[in-house]
Amino acid sequence: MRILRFYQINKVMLQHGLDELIPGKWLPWYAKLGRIGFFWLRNKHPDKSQGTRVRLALQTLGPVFIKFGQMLSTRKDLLPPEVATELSILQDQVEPFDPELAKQIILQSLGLEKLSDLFSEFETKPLASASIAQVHAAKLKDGNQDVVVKVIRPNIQQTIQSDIELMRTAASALQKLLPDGKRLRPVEVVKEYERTIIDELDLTHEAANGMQFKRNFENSTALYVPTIYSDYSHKNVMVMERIYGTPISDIKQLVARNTNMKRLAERGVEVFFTQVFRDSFFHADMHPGNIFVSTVNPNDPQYITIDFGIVGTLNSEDKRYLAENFIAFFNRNYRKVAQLHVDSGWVPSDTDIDDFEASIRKVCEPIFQKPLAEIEFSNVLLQLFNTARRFNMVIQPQLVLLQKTLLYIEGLGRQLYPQLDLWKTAKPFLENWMKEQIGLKAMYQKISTNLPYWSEKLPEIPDLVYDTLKQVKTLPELQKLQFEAQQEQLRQQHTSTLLMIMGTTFIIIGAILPMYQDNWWPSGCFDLLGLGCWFFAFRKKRS
Ligand SMILES: Nc1ncnc2c1ncn2[C@@H]1O[C@H](COP(=O)(O)OP(=O)(O)OP(=O)(O)O)[C@@H](O)[C@H]1O
Repeated sequence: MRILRFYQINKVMLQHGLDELIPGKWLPWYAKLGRIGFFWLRNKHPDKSQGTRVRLALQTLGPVFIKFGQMLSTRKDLLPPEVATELSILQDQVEPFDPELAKQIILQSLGLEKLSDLFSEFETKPLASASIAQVHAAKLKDGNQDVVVKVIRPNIQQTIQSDIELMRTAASALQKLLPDGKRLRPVEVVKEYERTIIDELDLTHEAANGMQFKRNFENSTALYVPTIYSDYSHKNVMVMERIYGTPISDIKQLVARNTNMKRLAERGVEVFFTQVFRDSFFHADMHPGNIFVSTVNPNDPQYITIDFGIVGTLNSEDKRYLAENFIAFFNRNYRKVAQLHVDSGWVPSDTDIDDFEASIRKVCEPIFQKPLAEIEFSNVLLQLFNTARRFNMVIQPQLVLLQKTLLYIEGLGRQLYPQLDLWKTAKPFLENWMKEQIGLKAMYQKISTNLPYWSEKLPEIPDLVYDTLKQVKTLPELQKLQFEAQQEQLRQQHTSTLLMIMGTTFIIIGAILPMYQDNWWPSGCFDLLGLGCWFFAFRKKRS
């Protein structure tokens, strides 16, 4: 089976001329010979660009590869821009699977006898068919609420596992074959993909994330999160409120509805920074297929988001350093940026700060030659990460997720409102947040958060103080005892070494004596003495 799949993958890649992407001089003789061996598999799309051929090949190979392409499209640090842009076209136009199968999965997962036990209506024709799941519209019997039912593709787990296995083999071959293999880190990329996709296969994760977002944005005018019906959620099935918004990519429709595009673009940035800095919990799969705009109030537009399979979290130190980094960065204080990287432990503590600062300046100064409104925030972050990587920055998965999300948000914002000044929108937010983290207000907040903990520990303090004082009183005595024990140990070791030397000398004498005289007993005595010394030496050593 695996051989067959391997052949199929090879066939699709060769028929899309992907082998031509690797310069001939990099390929060893056996790879070239193998290519000639498959002479009947010719590039069928010689007229198409590299990027288009990669996209078409991934599309032909199915959901697992489509999702991989979507992920790769955000890795502009690894791919040529043309290929990355082409891959970002990969949306969720995937062949639907048999709706009867979907119904069976729903019945089985939710323990129903028939669909009408839960739904008053169920649309057999899928509403959408994505890489991992298929979505059916329905109406709940109880309350008549419009919902969608998301069903994981059957057998996708096995397909993913075996395809990833093949991807891993191909990645490690590429890493060895390509001269640039180390920098491209294909093995690491596949690993990252595996982690993300495996998480997405369990809809209970998504349901829990969705509910957390709903709580975080309860009553928000900026973002609406549909209700998840946790009672009807399972590993393979999830039921959620159906939303009716305008897809964010449908700019014509948004304009026709007189949507305030400037407000919409700025809101996107605000929502993102709120998720990152206020909640430490951000939606990390912000591709346009997952974002909609409510049709209710076009002048004060509200976002609607779905698909909570991938989320990112940041701890308070990461947030603090990130905010300080952004601020230092836009003040062009590269020294501070370098220092922050060291302080946060993102780069090793022995990093040459002068050298690091100079490298950051070299990549970032050209970016700042542009007017502030034209600077790509995500590009700034990307350049920073790439520079830091050369200084052995340990890859921080949460920061990579953040950078990718920012890339989406920024791209989207600029599409909606090309004059969007991301920094102007984000700066007050970051500065406010920083103010809240330091100063009197922050101190008061920290104290009030920790107060219950401290009050719980307070009664233990007198005992702790008493015990500590008691220990301090007996400390000199203890130290004296320790010192004496160490001295005794040293003495024992010296005696043991001396006895070993004496024992060895006696045995040598015992061995030499028979050469000069006929009596055996003097040499026997020396041997015995020697063995005795060794015996006592070992005993001393072990005591
Ligand atoms: N609550 C909803 N209301 C209306 N339509 C929805 C809803 N949830 C999902 N859809 C439709 O189904 C499509 C696929 O859903 P979703 O993005 O959750 O699936 P997925 O398999 O996780 O996709 P992806 O490949 O983006 O990870 C969406 O693009 C949207 O068109």
